[in-house]
Amino acid sequence: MRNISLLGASGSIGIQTIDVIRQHPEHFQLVAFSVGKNIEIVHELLNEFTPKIISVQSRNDYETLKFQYAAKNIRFVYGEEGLIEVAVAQEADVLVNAVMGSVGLEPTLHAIELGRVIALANKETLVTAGHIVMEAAKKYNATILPVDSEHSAIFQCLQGEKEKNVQSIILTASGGSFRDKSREDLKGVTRNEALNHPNWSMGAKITIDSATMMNKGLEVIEAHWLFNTSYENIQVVLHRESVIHSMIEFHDTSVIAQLGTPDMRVPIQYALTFPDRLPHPTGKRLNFTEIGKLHFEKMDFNRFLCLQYAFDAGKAGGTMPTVLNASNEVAVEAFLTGKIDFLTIEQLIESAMARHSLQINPDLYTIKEVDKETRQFVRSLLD
Ligand SMILES: NC(=O)C1=CN([C@@H]2O[C@H](COP(=O)(O)OP(=O)(O)OC[C@H]3O[C@@H](n4cnc5c(N)ncnc54)[C@H](OP(=O)(O)O)[C@@H]3O)[C@@H](O)[C@H]2O)C=CC1
Ligand SMILES: CC(=O)[C@@H](O)[C@H](O)COP(=O)(O)O
Ligand SMILES: [Mn+2]
Repeated sequence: MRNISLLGASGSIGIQTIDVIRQHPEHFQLVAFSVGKNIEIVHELLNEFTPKIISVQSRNDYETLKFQYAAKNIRFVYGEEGLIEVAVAQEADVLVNAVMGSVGLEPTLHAIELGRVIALANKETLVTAGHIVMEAAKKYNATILPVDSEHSAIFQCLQGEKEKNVQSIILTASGGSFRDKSREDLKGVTRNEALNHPNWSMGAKITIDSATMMNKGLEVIEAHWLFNTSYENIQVVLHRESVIHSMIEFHDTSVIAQLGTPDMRVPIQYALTFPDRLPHPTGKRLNFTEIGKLHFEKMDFNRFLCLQYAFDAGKAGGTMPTVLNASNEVAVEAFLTGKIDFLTIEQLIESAMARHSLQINPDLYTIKEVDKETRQFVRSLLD
């Protein structure tokens, strides 16, 4: 039995994690979870599970829940401290971090300090402070298992292989909602069009990231840290079917790929069962004769500027990925709330990166300051 604490239980990955737990009650137990503002899901989960700790975003919701469930043996907590409490829940063997954004960084670091196993979906954690996270994981002997589909694919391809034999990582990109539109076409696109991903059903922020190609950019930086690979050895190829989730090329020219239908419950479950596997009773099997053909296209960095910005930020290192991530989080939020149009997302990120004075090897305090200051700068451009 693996006891699971889950950050972001009300989100797309969170709900699918609950599905995995539900499919294997003899293997997994939910012992702690967090939501943000979606309190309805707390009531639903309490009809089914018996967690010891629950975190919500606001103090108001915390007070209400504490009163409503006074008869139950549950500790309610709230805010960023609450996320940390869930992350370090004493009863948990594994933390699934499926919160959205760099708010996931400190809970991850606290779980790392306890030498925990962390199934990491929250890619912003590695983008904003990859060097701190990976160093801490080594120091405290914590295990970080990828949940992001591409990184899970790479991780699966690497099983039984030696790092020294890897030539390059090949990340596949679906191209997102606007893959067939020119930059000219992008001028008039709407929020709803952007949220219509061709292959995956995901949370709003990552779906917009996918449409700008920033998602792949964040994944390049995520891969750099998880697999200790230089940016020169990370390639991105446009693969519209999302059947190959990513590949590894070895020095001997051999390529190993991981394939499957687009279903995040597969990488989530793999992170929870690793090094073992369990069946996925409701999963759809790949039917190669139905698929017929798979397509691959060269990535156009002039069309997808955010991918170029992410490579630039990753190669610059230091505080630049923090600026990339923070400016992107604010810009995407502004697009989702109708304050800016789609192409302004890129412009805001470019402006934030252009004005930033790079600091090398930043500590956590510096990362937090740069994150805050970048958000303030981008918000000032929105006024
Ligand atoms: N969805 C997917 O298929 C994939 C997602 N990922 C990554 O996983 C992470 C989660 O993505 P996804 O599930 O799509 O996102 P969602 O937007 O669907 O869910 C985000 C979760 O985080 C919570 N949350 C957001 N902000 C805060 C906050 N300030 N404090 C506390 N809780 C907060 C939300 O709470 P609430 O809604 O209650 O307010 C929700 O539970 C992201 O980093 C994403 O890039 C990676 C690969 C695939
Ligand atoms: C499911 C998953 O891991 C997402 O990150 C997905 O990869 C998005 O697809 P694209 O960014 O390739 O459009
Ligand atoms: Mn992904």
